[in-house]
Amino acid sequence: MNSDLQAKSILDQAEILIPAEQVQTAVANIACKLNAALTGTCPLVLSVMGGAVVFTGQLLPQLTFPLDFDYIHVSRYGNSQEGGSLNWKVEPRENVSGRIVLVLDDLLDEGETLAAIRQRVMALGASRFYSAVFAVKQTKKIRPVHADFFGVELPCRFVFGFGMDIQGKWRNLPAVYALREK
Ligand SMILES: O=P(O)(O)OC[C@H]1O[C@H](OP(=O)(O)OP(=O)(O)O)[C@H](O)[C@@H]1O
Ligand code: HPA
Repeated sequence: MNSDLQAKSILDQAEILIPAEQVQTAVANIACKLNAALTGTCPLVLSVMGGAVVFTGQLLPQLTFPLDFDYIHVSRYGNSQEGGSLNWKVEPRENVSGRIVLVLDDLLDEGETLAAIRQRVMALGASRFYSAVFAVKQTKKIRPVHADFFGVELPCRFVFGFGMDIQGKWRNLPAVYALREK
């Protein structure tokens, strides 16, 4: 099967978890909380490529305070459904030094990615670290880090859509899906 048909078949067999309207409400809620918490701080906003691209694009126009923007790029899942070691493609730079930093990501799963980002950003001299993630997966495990702001909670299943990929595909979906449980 070619990859286009394969991706369509994955979507056909998936279950919708968060419809698009609910996604929009969740993003608006995060924006509201960030506007209350960060107005007057002129933060440096770092978007974590590639998953945060959709969340970032929809959140930023709803923030009402001045900010600087940059991105970092790190991945530990690739096309797999299991996390591995972190692959840094674009690391945080010296421009974080002395800054209040707000990191945006699509998903907090096991928390390894956000914990590593936090460690690097603080090691480069950021004065304060905030994180906002679109979704947090429910887990009984203790994570190495928490999200200061989040939009929705998701079951502990492999999810995709709204920036999150399945085998590299479907980041472009406006809603969040999961594979059906057998
Ligand atoms: O909490 P964790 O278990 O560390 O997982 C969360 C990370 O996994 C995803 O990135 P991924 O590694 O899939 O790369 P991608 O953004 O390119 O999809 C997601 O965007 C988070 O950055
Ligand atoms: O459930 C997930 N879906 C997509 N990407 C991910 N990265 C960590 N967990 C996930």
